[in-house]
Amino acid sequence: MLVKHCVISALTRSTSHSPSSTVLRRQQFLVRTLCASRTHLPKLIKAMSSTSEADAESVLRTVTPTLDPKRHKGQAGKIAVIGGCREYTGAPYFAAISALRIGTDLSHVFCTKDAAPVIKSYSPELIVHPVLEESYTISQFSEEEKRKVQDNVIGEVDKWMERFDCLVIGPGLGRDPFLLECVSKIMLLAKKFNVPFVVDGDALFLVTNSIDLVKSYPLAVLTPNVNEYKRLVQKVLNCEVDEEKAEDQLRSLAKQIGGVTILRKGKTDLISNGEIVKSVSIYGSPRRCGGQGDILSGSVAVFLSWAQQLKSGPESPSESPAILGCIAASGLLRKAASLAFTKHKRSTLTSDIIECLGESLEDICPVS
Ligand SMILES: NC(=O)C1=CN([C@@H]2O[C@H](COP(=O)(O)OP(=O)(O)OC[C@H]3O[C@@H](n4cnc5c(N)ncnc54)[C@H](O)[C@@H]3O)[C@@H](O)[C@H]2O)[C@@H](O)CC1
Ligand SMILES: Nc1ncnc2c1ncn2[C@@H]1O[C@H](COP(=O)(O)OP(=O)(O)OP(=O)(O)O)[C@@H](O)[C@H]1O
Ligand SMILES: [Mg+2]
Repeated sequence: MLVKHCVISALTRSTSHSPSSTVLRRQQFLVRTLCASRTHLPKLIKAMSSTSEADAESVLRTVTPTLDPKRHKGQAGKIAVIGGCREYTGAPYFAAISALRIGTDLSHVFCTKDAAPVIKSYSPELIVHPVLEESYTISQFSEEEKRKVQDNVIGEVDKWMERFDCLVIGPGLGRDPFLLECVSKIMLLAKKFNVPFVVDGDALFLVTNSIDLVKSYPLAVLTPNVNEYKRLVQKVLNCEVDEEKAEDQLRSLAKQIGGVTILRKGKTDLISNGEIVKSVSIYGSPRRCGGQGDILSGSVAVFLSWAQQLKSGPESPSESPAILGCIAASGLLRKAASLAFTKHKRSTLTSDIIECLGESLEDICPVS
């Protein structure tokens, strides 16, 4: 009886802060089945520990570097966002400025020529490269001229690639076929230099249709929202999203894509690399204004690159930098969203959440 009681309370804690009645029913069924035979207890304990609520605040404290006066510009990170086109200029800006607000030293944006002046006008802090091309600007070109344009685009990114600690590919990229073809080549380039990348927004559309671009690249992190996740599951697992088996399905998806890390965004953020599944369900806000995913992708890039620096140190954590980066980013975004909502209620905008990133991080890891 005591064992059963402990198991139920541990399972309740391990899945979510407020498990739905369906989840509770499933847990109780599992407990009844497994308690019938004590020989299954070790399996149960393993299952409990494989999907658990991450201690996001503790991860944030572990990965966030101290502000050491001996460090020079660039050591706290150099991030590049690949995104921004005629329609979308907000998304790459949100991702890039969030990275700076969290503490990266340099934040670049590689966008189309039309989007560049607009993004530059939002902030002088960002380094903006007007290098991407959309089909409409080259519609009169011959095939050979188009190939030359593509080579130029790749050449412009190539010059910088080695300097970046992480890329965020996709916020506000759009779905122009010529532009997406260039972005596939940028992904190949990043892999050649072992630069980690976060795949978000329209780059997830690209990757869903060409899964080999990320398959088995351990430094790839995918951050799908509800629609993007649905399309990934349909394409890769050939089935529909099953909320009853959310954790197992996410684990299978990440495994099937060769162990990439996936952060499935939603009421609870779920993170898996095909082995473990972690959840982050703290704080948050009921406001669902567009752009919060862009803050998240920029944040994952920063925390991932900081976690990678720890990997080479003496107190290297056991989890991968990609998993740690996702947990830290999700925890911080939710805390900042909660703080912004307290201040602005229904009128909370993505920029208000970005304003709260610094205060939220300071609350967890004070500068001194
Ligand atoms: N201020 C900005 O510039 C912003 C730009 N954004 C960019 O906008 C682009 C599109 O991102 P979204 O998050 O909107 O992409 P989604 O694919 O989630 O959604 C696109 C639109 O189509 C609808 N839709 C998509 N699939 C659907 C389906 N199966 N059934 C029903 N409706 C469906 C959605 O409701 C949404 O309105 C990305 O490049 C993204 O980065 C967003 O990040 C939001 C902010
Ligand atoms: N229902 C929800 N309740 C609480 N938090 C949520 C909910 N849905 C999403 N979030 C939070 O908002 C973050 C962004 O998720 P969202 O689904 O809005 O991304 P997105 O659609 O890609 O955003 P964007 O508009 O930037 O493209 C998630 O990481 C999560 O923490
Ligand atoms: Mg998005």
